[in-house]
Parts: sequence; C-alpha cells; structure tokens
Amino acid sequence: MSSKKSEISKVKQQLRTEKTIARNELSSDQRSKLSSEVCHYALEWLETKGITSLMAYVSFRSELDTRPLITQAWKDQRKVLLPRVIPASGEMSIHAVNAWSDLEPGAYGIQEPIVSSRDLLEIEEIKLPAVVFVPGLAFDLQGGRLGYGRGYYDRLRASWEKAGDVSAQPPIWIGLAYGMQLVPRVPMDEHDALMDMLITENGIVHCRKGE
Ligand SMILES: Nc1nc2c(c(=O)[nH]1)N(C=O)[C@@H](CNc1ccc(C(=O)N[C@@H](CCC(=O)O)C(=O)O)cc1)CN2
Ligand SMILES: Nc1ncnc2c1ncn2[C@@H]1O[C@H](COP(=O)(O)OP(=O)(O)OP(=O)(O)O)[C@@H](O)[C@H]1O
Repeated sequence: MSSKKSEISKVKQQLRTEKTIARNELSSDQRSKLSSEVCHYALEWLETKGITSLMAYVSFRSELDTRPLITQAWKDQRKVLLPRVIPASGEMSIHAVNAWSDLEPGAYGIQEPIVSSRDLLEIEEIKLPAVVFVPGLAFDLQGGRLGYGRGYYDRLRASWEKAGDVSAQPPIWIGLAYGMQLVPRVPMDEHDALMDMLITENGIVHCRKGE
C-alpha cells in the first residue's frame, strides 16, 4: 500500500470507530423517530418522481431503520430489490423481494433474500433499479460515503458500470443517514462510489459530486 493510501485508510478507520460509537449512543426511541422521518422524505420523493423500482438494504446494528420505507414501497406496488453478500468474492447478488418472509439471516447476521436455485438462474435478468438506497457510517455533502470497509457497494457500482447498458438510465444513489452522520469530508479513495443525494431527518440534499 502506498503511504497516501495507508494514510487514507487510517483516517477512514478512525472515522468508522468514532461514528459507530456516536450512532450507538442514539436511544432506540430517537433512532426510530429519526428513521421514520427519513423514510417519510424518501417515500415522498419516490412518489413525486414516479419511481417504480428501488434497491434498499435491511438495517442491522444501529443503522437507520429502513423497514418503514420497504413496507410502504411494497404497499405502493414498487419493486424492491435487496442484496445478498457473497463474502468470498466481496460481491453482492441482487434479488426482488415481496415480503419479510422472503428473508433469512445471511452473512454478518443481516436479513437477506432467501435464494432458490431458480432465482440464481434468473439473476442476470434483473434490470437495474432506478434508485439505490445506500447504508453508511458517515457521509459528506460532496457525495462521499464511509461504509464498513469491505467495498461491497463500490464493487456493485463498478460491476454495473462494466456491464454498462448505455441506453439504460444509471441508478440514482441515495445515502440514508441520521443528521449526526454527516461530516465535513469523508476521505475518499478512487474506487469509492459517490452518492447523488443524501436524505436525513433534516431533508433531502443533492450532492455536489466530488467537488
Ligand atoms: N444493512 C446493511 N446491509 C448491508 C451493508 C450495510 O452496510 N448495511 N453492506 C455494506 O457494505 C453489506 C454488508 N457489509 C458488511 C461489511 C462488513 C461488516 C463487518 O462486520 N465488519 C467488521 C469489520 C471487520 C471486518 O472487516 O471483518 C465490523 O464492522 O466489525 C458487516 C457488513 C451488504 N449489506
Ligand atoms: N471496484 C472494486 N474492485 C475491487 N476491490 C474494490 C473495489 N472497490 C473497493 N474495493 C476494495 O474494497 C475495500 C474496502 O474499501 P473501502 O474502505 O472504501 O470500503 P467502504 O466503502 O467503507 O465499505 P462498504 O462499501 O463495504 O460499506 C478496499 O480494500 C478496496 O480496495
């Protein structure tokens, strides 16, 4: 690792520790109040934009709780895709999910889609969602994001770019976070995927990407 790279990864690790502690300090009442506000903004935005397909994540640890968003998206007849991690390769497979009963605890104890052999054959047919809601430990207004350090979302984005259907509209990447997760600057590596928007309990921000 070059010295610049190792410096960035050291700063990222410090920020991960700091933000994990701060997020864990929110009470469960605060977390559910803030989460429902963020989900409300996200749902309003989906409605305004007429978005019919989205990729979400099922929260774990003290993450912003996306359950209200997913439940309402199903009620609104939107297509909901959820990821399943493949720890050995660092990739994620993406699956359409229609109910909580379609999930089981996967790697890291996160609720993930139950995959049948039929689904595996159909994976290639899944079209890109219009929107990707992204988890994270910290975000900045330039679109920077810090995750748990395994690069799953960065790799997902790179794989979509590589598969690149030029006629397809690229998905809009939206970080979901508590306001306390916003920082002035997340240290970024070249491979890090930038967010287009952020939604916190204070509302929606459009990121000035990488400026
Ligand atoms: N709810 C949710 N689902 C998600 C993500 C996420 O951030 N949130 N991911 C977003 O990528 C992927 C899972 N990524 C993860 C990456 C690392 C660890 C983890 O436990 N890391 C250790 C650090 C040491 C290690 O690397 O083993 C830790 O935090 O203690 C957990 C999940 C896919 N699904
Ligand atoms: N497109 C890619 N191809 C291969 N490796 C990648 C790619 N993107 C990121 N990585 C690797 O993933 C690791 C984690 O990167 P980083 O520290 O930026 O993770 P993160 O964005 O915080 O985590 P996550 O996306 O899991 O929440 C790094 O070792 C990086 O080299």
